[in-house]
Amino acid sequence: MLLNGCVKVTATTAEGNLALLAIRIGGEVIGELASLDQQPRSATITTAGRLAARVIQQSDFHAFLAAHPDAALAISRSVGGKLRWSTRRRIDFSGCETRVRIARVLVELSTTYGQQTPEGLTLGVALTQPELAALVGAAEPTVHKIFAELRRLQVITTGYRRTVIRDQRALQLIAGLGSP
Ligand SMILES: Nc1ncnc2c1ncn2[C@@H]1O[C@@H]2COP(=O)(O)O[C@H]2[C@H]1O
Repeated sequence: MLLNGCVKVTATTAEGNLALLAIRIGGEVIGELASLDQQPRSATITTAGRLAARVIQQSDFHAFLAAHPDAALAISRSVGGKLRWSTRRRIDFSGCETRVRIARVLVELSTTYGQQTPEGLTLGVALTQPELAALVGAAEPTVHKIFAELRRLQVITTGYRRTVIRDQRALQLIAGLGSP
């Protein structure tokens, strides 16, 4: 159970590239799949910065779900949401250029966690650029350069641990998620 912080969920593709499957934040459960189906881990979880989490032993997890059907339903919903998201985005993330990957991460985070403010849509997670670089799997200087370009194009504004999307449509186009 993630209490605070942010992790990336990755897996290695057949070509040996690292694919970013998802980003999870505080309040979400990770590592539940292997516990539920008794299979090997389906992905690798890597922290992006400091993290607080609670480890729940498999026996406790199962006992809790058996005693609390509402919790079992919530876990089912969460697993379903992950499957739905993966199905929707069947994109070879790792094959895209860094600019596209950054735009996709920004779209993904802001869609899932963002809040609308007078300045624009916030990212909803407090990430530094090095953390974002880790999430995207890109070198920090490259991420700095692309952020500078996105700022110049007035697509985003940034502050310390704060990114605001000023032009969602433009960001979606850069991410290759919308038609021109
Ligand atoms: N496509 C995905 N989207 C979100 N989370 C995932 C995805 N695939 C795997 N995970 C998480 O990553 C964890 C890796 O360990 P588990 O397989 O135990 O449980 C997995 C899920 O919690």
